[in-house]
Amino acid sequence: MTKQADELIHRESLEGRLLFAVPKKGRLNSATLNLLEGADVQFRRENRLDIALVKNLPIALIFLPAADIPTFVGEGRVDLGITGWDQVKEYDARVRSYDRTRRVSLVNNPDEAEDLKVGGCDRVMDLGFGACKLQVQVPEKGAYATTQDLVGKTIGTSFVDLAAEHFAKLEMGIENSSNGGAPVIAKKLRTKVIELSGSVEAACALGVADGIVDLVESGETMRAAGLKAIDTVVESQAVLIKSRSPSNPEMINLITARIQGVITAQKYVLCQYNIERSRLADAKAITPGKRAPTITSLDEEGWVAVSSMVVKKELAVVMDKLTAVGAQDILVLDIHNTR
Ligand SMILES: Nc1ncnc2c1ncn2[C@@H]1O[C@H](COP(=O)(O)OP(=O)(O)OP(=O)(O)O)[C@@H](O)[C@H]1O
Ligand SMILES: O=P(O)(O)OC[C@H]1O[C@H](OP(=O)(O)OP(=O)(O)O)[C@H](O)[C@@H]1O
Repeated sequence: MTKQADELIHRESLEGRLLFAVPKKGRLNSATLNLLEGADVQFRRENRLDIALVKNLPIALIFLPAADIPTFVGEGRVDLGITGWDQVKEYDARVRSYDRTRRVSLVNNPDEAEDLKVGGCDRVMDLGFGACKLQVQVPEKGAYATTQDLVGKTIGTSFVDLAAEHFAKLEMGIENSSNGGAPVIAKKLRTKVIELSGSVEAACALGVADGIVDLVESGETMRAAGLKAIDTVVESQAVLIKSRSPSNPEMINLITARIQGVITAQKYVLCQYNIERSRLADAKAITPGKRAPTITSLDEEGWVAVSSMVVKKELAVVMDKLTAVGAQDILVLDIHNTR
């Protein structure tokens, strides 16, 4: 079959399906695929094909670079997407920058006012992985101590529009603008923002930039490059986003509920133990559960069995406290899914 024929068949088979964009590689790829598996989204991705039809739901997965996903969702070409919040904010900043340019040109061409507003995506939920911060970084032993010191200097980044807005606000004296993204008036930026597509941390040492705006998770990359963070532009994690005009809102609700179930299951474990009824009040205070613990009688006078969901991160402390109030036979079970 020719590649063209293959593509045509694919385009036709997308009819009636919800389009769901997921990161095709990089930091968010494997956690996203795990999430889809947990939500029972079944698909087989053919080698090198960026579209996969879901076998058990009317959905097609579109594999895209994380940075492009907000554009596809924001322009309504794709209904749902998973990407980093940093990428969504960069897209928003790009749209605002485009809007400002258009506003200036509209002074001369008022008839074009119709296409002033381009797109936008809504955050459906945080996904609890891919946490990192987009930070302003400078050489550890350099002359710059605050972001203000970098005004008028050169900044290297992959997030050009967020960086430009950040410095524009500083230049205009609107630090920490309360609406989180007030349109900055179109005026020439004194700070020079240059676009780098990767290995941004090398820019200062190589004399390309005075400071950088880049992602920090553990801080290892930053420290290895002799840099320190002096400001945070965005706090990020992976998010589920949707277009403002989705083709199938019911399917979006279904996928959202399934993903929420997987996330909750990952966050909690099921804790079971036996305790004397006389100590039950103390134990219930330690394991109140999501709504309430399940209490069942044991085939032994004066004893009960308790079953309760516990936040995974707090488990060790909870078990210490349960032991202290007399709980016995404590069992901890993984939860695969929950609604
Ligand atoms: N060190 C990190 N820790 C946690 N999350 C990160 C980290 N670096 C990036 N991310 C998140 O993953 C998203 C995608 O970044 P990643 O570098 O994997 O992109 P990519 O699509 O592989 O592009 P490229 O490799 O071309 O830079 C980022 O926008 C951010 O939300
Ligand atoms: O704080 P850390 O845990 O060290 O993580 C931060 C690094 O991770 C990302 O880069 P990535 O490794 O994805 O490669 P890139 O530079 O090619 O984007 C980011 O751009 C930083 O360089």
